[in-house]
Amino acid sequence: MYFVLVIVVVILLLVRHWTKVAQRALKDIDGPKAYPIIGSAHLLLGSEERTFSVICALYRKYAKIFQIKLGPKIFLGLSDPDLIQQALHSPSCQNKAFFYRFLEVDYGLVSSRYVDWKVYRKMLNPAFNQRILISFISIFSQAAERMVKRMAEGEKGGRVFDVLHYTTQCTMEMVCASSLKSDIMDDPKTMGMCYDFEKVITIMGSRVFNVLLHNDLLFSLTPSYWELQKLNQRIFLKRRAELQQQRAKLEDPSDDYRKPMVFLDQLLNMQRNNAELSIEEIECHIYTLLGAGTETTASQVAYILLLLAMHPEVQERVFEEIRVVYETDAQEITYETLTRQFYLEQVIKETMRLFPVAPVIGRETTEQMSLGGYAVPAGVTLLINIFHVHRRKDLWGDGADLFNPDRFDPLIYNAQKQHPCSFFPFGGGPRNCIGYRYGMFAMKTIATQVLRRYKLSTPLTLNSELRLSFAVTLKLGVGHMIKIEPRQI
Ligand code: HEM
Repeated sequence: MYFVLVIVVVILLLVRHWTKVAQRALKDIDGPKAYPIIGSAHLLLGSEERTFSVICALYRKYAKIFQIKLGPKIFLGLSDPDLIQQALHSPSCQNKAFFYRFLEVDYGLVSSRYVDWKVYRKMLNPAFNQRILISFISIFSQAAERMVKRMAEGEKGGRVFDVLHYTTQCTMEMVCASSLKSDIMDDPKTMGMCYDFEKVITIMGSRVFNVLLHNDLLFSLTPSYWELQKLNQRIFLKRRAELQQQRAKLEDPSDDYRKPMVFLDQLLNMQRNNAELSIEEIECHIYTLLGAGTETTASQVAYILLLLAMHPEVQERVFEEIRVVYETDAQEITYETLTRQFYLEQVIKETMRLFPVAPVIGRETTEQMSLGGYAVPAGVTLLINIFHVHRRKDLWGDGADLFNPDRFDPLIYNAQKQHPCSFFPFGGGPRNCIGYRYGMFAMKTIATQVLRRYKLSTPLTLNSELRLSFAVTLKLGVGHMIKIEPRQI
């Protein structure tokens, strides 16, 4: 007991010493007043919506960089594109911020340490090559078609409903089908799993800005911890059994070489130092893809549909483009048709500018680095607010808060001339989103299938109190409420 106490005291003294050293190094960086022990944690108390608006207000107040102390942790908020670019590319801060650890998949690309990540990313990059992605488009199209049918059955009364409910199941099917090739079509249990994933992500998100919950011991005393354990058991153990079955099937000598190269098959074929990946590593990668690919794409496409419902004139232009590209109602969605939908792509980009579903990303310095003239010590968490940068008036003009897809008209917008960190919904630097092209194809396919069948409307406007908040992804308190009315090409 005495020994444990000594260790705890030593750790506390070391943390205190490090905090003092870091504070001295960062003393010239402005930020809100910090009190002993809690720092500025009191500012972030309250609802998730309040926390999100306080954080955004801090980014607005301090133009380039600010520091905020939450308990013993020091965060640097970056809102200047030059500083962000430097941070995203510097080898001194390629480790993810400590809160990614709450995602609890150590080997997965999203949260793994830089040294491990380099090996995995090199191995996984080919899994997202153009040829493989093109082969997934029929999976996307079928899942979107099923979603549209479910909407027809579920929304007969012409009521206003949250479209995220439908897009979540749809993207879960897409990512499951392209990751595992398991037969999940119209399986009611899939929906249960979607909700489980959503809950896991919400619990993880609630830890990020709650200083008390950063400590694993304190977190393990909360009901959320026990709920997380139960959910993990439900999702992970069940999936492990399925993966093992899948693996057994793949070892069948009668295996068909024409099977599409879903992620699981590819992982099973990968070698590192002439050895296969362990089943735990494979699980982590698959869960990472499910976690990183479903919720992001589902909620991004829900924002796209909501914004189209809010802007009938934009919706008509997207529909007109669909009529030109697809001659009949039944014409298949293919890589060729999707790449001809230029205006839809502008709409998607503009939605991702206004409502980037990964609004804040984080890195941790692993050694001292120079950032904007400041010597930032190791162990500092850098918080990059994509949401804020995407709405900066100096970058996007006075109408930065307005929805204007023409902004991305290739005649006006030249990505080469823009600052690379003025628009970066898929992150930036080496640890950018590996699934960005997958996500773009999936979103285009879903939006096309929905608009081919329905006219969308909504009682919401961009001026409504949308109650935005941050729980890993960008949440909309009022829901993505739309109404559908059947139509034909
Ligand atoms: C609209 C859809 C999507 C958005 C907005 C999005 C956004 C992002 C962002 C911002 C990051 C960087 C995170 C960071 O810097 O910490 C990221 C990373 C990642 N995303 Fe996506 N993503 C989307 C879809 C997908 C899909 C469909 C997949 C997989 C099927 C995927 C897999 C990943 C993975 C594995 C990483 C970690 C990459 C690494 O560190 O090497 N994402 N995503």
